[in-house]
Amino acid sequence: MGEEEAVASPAELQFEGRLKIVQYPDPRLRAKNKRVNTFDESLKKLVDEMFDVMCRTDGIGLSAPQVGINVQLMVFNSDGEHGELEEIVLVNPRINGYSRKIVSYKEGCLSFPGIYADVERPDSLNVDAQDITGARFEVNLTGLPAGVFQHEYDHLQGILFFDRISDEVLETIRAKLQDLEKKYEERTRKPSPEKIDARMSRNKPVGFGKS
Ligand SMILES: CSCC[C@H](NC=O)C(=O)N[C@@H](C)C(=O)N[C@@H](CO)C(=O)O
Ligand SMILES: [Fe+2]
Repeated sequence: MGEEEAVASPAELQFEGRLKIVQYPDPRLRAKNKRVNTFDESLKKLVDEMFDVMCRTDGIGLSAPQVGINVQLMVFNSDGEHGELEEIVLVNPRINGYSRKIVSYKEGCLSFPGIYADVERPDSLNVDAQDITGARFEVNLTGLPAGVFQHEYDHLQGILFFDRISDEVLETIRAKLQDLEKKYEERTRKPSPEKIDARMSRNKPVGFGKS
C-alpha cells in the first residue's frame, strides 16, 4: 500500500500581504506538497493572487510552492475554445498516462530568473484533477499546455527543470545556478541547501513514469 498523503490544514492556505516568487535554492522548492481538501474563500484568494503574480512576472504557469505555499495547486493560461486565453486551475493533479512522442522546448522558470534550457518531455498526457470548487475532472493536454502542466507538476513533486536535463546542457547554465546559490547565501547568511556542483557527476536526468 502507498504512503498516505498529508493534507494541508486551512491555515496552511492562508498568507499575509503580497505573494513573492521563491527563488532557487530555497528549500521550499524541494519540500513535500500537501493535498488540498479545503475549497473555500482562502483557496480562491490564493488562486487569484497566484494569477496576479504570474502575470506581473511574465509567467505562463505557476505552482503554489513557488510562492512559498507547499500544497498541490497550480495555475496556468491556455487557449480556450474560441482562441481566447483561459485561466486553468488544477488542485491535487495526477497524471494517468503520457504519449510516446517526446518534444524538446526551451524552458525558463520563474524561480530561476533569466535562465533557460532545453528540456525533453512527452508531447501529450491525460490528467485527473480537482477544480477550485473541489469537483473532479479529466483533461487531455498537448503541445505548450502539456509542457507547462508538466513543468508545474514537477514543482509539486519537488522536481526542478534542471533535474531533467543532461550534464551537457546543465554545463551551459551551471555558472548562473551557482550565482543564485551565492545570492541565497548572502541574503540568508545560511549555506545553500543544495549545490549544483554536487549534481554534476550524476549523469542520468530524472525519468517519466507510466506511458
Ligand atoms: C514552459 S513551462 C514554463 C513555466 C514557468 N512557470 C513557472 O516557473 C514560467 O512561466 N516560466 C517563465 C519564465 C516563462 O516561460 N515565461 C515566458 C513568457 O514570458 C517566456 O517565454 O519566457
Ligand atoms: Fe518553474
